[in-house]
Amino acid sequence: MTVVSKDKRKDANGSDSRREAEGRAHPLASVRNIGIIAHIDAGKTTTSERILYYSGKVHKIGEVHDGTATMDWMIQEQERGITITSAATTCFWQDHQINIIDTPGHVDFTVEVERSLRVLDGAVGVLCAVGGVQPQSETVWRQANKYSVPRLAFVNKMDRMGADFYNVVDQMQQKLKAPAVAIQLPIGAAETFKGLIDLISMKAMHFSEDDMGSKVEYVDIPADMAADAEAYRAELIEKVAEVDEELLEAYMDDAGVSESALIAALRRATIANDIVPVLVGSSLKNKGVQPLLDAVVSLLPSPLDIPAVEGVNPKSEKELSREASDFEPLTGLVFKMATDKFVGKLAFVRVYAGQLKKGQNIYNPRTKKRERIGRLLRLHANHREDIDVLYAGEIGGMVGQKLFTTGDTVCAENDPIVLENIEFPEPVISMAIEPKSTADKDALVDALKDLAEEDPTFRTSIHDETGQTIIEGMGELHLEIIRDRILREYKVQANAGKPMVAYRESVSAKGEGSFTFERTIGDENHFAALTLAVEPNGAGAGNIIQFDVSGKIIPDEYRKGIEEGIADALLTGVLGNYAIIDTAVTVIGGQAHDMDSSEMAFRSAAVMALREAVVQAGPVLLEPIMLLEIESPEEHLGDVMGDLNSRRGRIREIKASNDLQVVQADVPLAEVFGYATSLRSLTKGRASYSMEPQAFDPVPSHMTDAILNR
Ligand SMILES: Nc1nc2c(ncn2[C@@H]2O[C@H](COP(=O)(O)OP(=O)(O)OP(=O)(O)O)[C@@H](O)[C@H]2O)c(=O)[nH]1
Repeated sequence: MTVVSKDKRKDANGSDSRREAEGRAHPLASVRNIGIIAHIDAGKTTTSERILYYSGKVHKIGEVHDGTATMDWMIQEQERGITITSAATTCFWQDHQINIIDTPGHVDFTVEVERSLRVLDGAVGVLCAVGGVQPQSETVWRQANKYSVPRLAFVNKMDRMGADFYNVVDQMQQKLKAPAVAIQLPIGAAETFKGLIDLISMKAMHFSEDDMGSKVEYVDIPADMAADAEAYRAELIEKVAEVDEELLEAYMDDAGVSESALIAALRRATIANDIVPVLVGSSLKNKGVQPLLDAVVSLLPSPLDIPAVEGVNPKSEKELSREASDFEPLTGLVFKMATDKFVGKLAFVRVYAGQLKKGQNIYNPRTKKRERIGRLLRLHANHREDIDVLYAGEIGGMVGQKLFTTGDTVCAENDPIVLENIEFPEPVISMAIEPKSTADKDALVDALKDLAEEDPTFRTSIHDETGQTIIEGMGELHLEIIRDRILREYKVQANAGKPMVAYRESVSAKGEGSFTFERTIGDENHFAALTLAVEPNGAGAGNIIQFDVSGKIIPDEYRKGIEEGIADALLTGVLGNYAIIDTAVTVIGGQAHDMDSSEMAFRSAAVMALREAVVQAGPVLLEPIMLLEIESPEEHLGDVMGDLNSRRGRIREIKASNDLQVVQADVPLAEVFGYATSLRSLTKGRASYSMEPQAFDPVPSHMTDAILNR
């Protein structure tokens, strides 16, 4: 299906001379940047593998269960059969360029989902036809809602016993509150699952059994499903007509709704997030993947369909927003850093506007520095292709960029813009780690530094008092994978301690602190006086540093030093050396001398003044709170609730789902170590649970001393 444009400036391929450079292989309208998101084990990787196979990217299908999936290229992913990093890959379908990001389903790696969603234009949510909407599906769905990412849903695993397509569509409407509408129906289920009915063309599809389902055969709808197909098609048209006036008109018209009018309206409704079209199949049995690719092309947005990206704190008209066009000033966002075995440091970038060229000087508005691009790559899961240009709307990798990190905007120095940074959650779990021998010491420091650069939810620090190296992450699996990578990729032998809670500190009131730094080093005097105010910045809002003082009192040249000093001092709190979060710091006064002030002096004064201000502002210890969702048979509900109570849990809600009771509770992380074992014994193994970090809350005062004295 192609939508014919009335715009004279567009040629037959849909390219637009105002927006598109001659060198691009695919017009912007034919580019799709999509993510595959889902609950762990729903079949995202298996589906991506099929996509690569059918689109001719790989010649043999790799399977997750025998560790040969192309997208899961990290050794830890292949051994465990899970996705950890989000792999980026490009493939081609019906003359469209589809850039796909396969994201992990495990909550410990939620950061990967978050940053992918930020740079994607559309997503395919994969759901299991048996399990339906599971807790993690809700999490990723909410994340996609946050970025208003238009979605298709693919109900996978129709070949499994107990598969129920209609139940999953129902759950999507009930649990996810998604405007889910079936655009296909399955023919058969479990062992009788044969193919599907396309409710738009009103044709049935069968997939060949002998060549990995490569051949799709269009046949008439089976007679016993004809009435159902008519009824579901009518429902589809009605639901789209409710949100799309053009279709409503066609619907009221006697001539009826044509296939192309329905597709065009469905596309508009999907892009507006008014409808989530639901498709069906079994990736493992090679059924339904090609129609899914067709739907990606016909229903999900191209970069032209998404709003122009907006600049933060624009200083001029030009910094307000940038449209998807090769001729707008360069505008891109680094959304991921990785260390690649073959090419070294790799910065993944989404270009929103302009052209990113090899050899070009790019500008980082955060560091206010320029850097040349040595190499540009297009990424194909585990191999990389050198290219000269990344055009507007494309995703690729820059090699060896030292000055860029996750969340940084890429632009031209004479045309700056700052895009909104990506927010990442605070790590919740910590662990001490030490090299096995002194020979490994430096290598360990380097490895940790590299890994922290790649992953904004992994931190490393040296404990002020004990001198121990501490690593922090989002969960036990996260830190386990990090340790494994240190050993295998960096060949460093290290011992790790037990996982512990990563506490944080914050302030509970307003406070001020002043410090005067005066010292003679060599034959130079260094002078700086500074007064800072701190106050709570709201839970989850992070830290901010601001200046409420004139340039006469504190000249601009010292501000960078002050900011660095404050940021540094925020890393170690005043109670137990835990990082300070959710605090607003304002520079309210100070003094500089014409002759002997320096950036170094202001940096040091800032560190000391901040500590003083925090001490005055009622410092509090914070602990991570997890959202636990437990599915338990009714008869064990009492025991589960009693146990949650003894763990300082706060029940949010209890609801019935199928034959089970689903309990949602906020529980401090400190109380849920080893929860899997206790839940198993409480419920004879019949309950399951999932948890994810939720917030940081103050530790009850009677427990604070015990934690700090530990
Ligand atoms: N029966 C059946 N099994 C499937 C299907 N698709 C995937 N699987 C199996 O389900 C398991 C999980 O599949 P993956 O593709 O790894 O799922 P995922 O969603 O990528 O999982 P993570 O990467 O861990 O988040 C594997 O053992 C697959 O072989 C399907 O259509 N039918």
